[in-house]
Amino acid sequence: MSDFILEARHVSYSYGSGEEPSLKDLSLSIRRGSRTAVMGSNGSGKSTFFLCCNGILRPDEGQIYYDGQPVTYRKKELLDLRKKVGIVFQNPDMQLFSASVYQEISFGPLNLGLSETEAKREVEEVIQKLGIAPFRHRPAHALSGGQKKQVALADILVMHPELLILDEPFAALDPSHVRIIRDMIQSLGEDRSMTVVTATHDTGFALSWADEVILFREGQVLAQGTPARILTDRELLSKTSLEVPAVIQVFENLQAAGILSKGLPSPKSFEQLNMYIKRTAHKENTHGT
Ligand SMILES: Nc1ncnc2c1ncn2[C@@H]1O[C@H](COP(=O)(O)OP(=O)(O)OP(=O)(O)O)[C@@H](O)[C@H]1O
Repeated sequence: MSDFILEARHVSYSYGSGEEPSLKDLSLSIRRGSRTAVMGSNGSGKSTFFLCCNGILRPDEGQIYYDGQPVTYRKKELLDLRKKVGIVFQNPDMQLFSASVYQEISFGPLNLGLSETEAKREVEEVIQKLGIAPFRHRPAHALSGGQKKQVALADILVMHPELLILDEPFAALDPSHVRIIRDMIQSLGEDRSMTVVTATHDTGFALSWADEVILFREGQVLAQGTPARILTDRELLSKTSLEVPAVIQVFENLQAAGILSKGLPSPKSFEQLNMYIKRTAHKENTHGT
């Protein structure tokens, strides 16, 4: 088993002859069991890359490797690859077709040849896990955007993918649904049995969630590294549409004002920053008395 679940080497892809390539000599690797945030401006090639990951698109040049083996695009192997690589699309309407939420989620397991009883058990488990029981009998087209996202995620999770790709899961959601989907993603693959890749513009989320950040720009990888390195690099971020996470900005202001020590590592979240502030205040109170 390879350490890298997926690698792209020198991948280029154009949607049509004579069109500007959407991916240009793109190379990257995704470690098995990791959480990776793929970030970059609109149109930088994130979705195109994802479609290459499960063989929906075939690179014009270069090669995708899954578990160390080159993807061959033979029918049987492609079907196998699509069982292992699940993509939750940015627009859930691209994914949901069935008469009811329950039927929608059971379609995949039944199609794989599971019995009605086995499929029911799998579907019930995912329905409970994602808290979507209240709308299980409703038609997918009658759900809100946030509910559709939850069902689209259930649709893929029920297939137990090894590599789960979430394409902008927070797009067009209100804050309460952002929280629901965010909590779901936080809990996914906690035991690291599933590799999760998320395209997002939310640098605060990427900082707290990801092990690795990959920055895309104009169909290429601009940088790949830890969130603490990539998301604090203003010069790098200025080449994309991204901003330094709010928690880092507040942290740096507190350091500049002499309130927090310069030696502290960058916090991953506001909870961690609050802890720094409380500890510093406690030390000062102790020394002051
Ligand atoms: N079906 C398509 N036909 C033609 N061109 C396309 C198609 N899909 C995407 N493109 C083009 O490919 C380039 C990369 O688009 P892509 O959707 O991969 O970027 P993205 O980083 O996912 O963007 P976003 O953040 O807006 O989702 C863009 O120039 C886009 O216009």
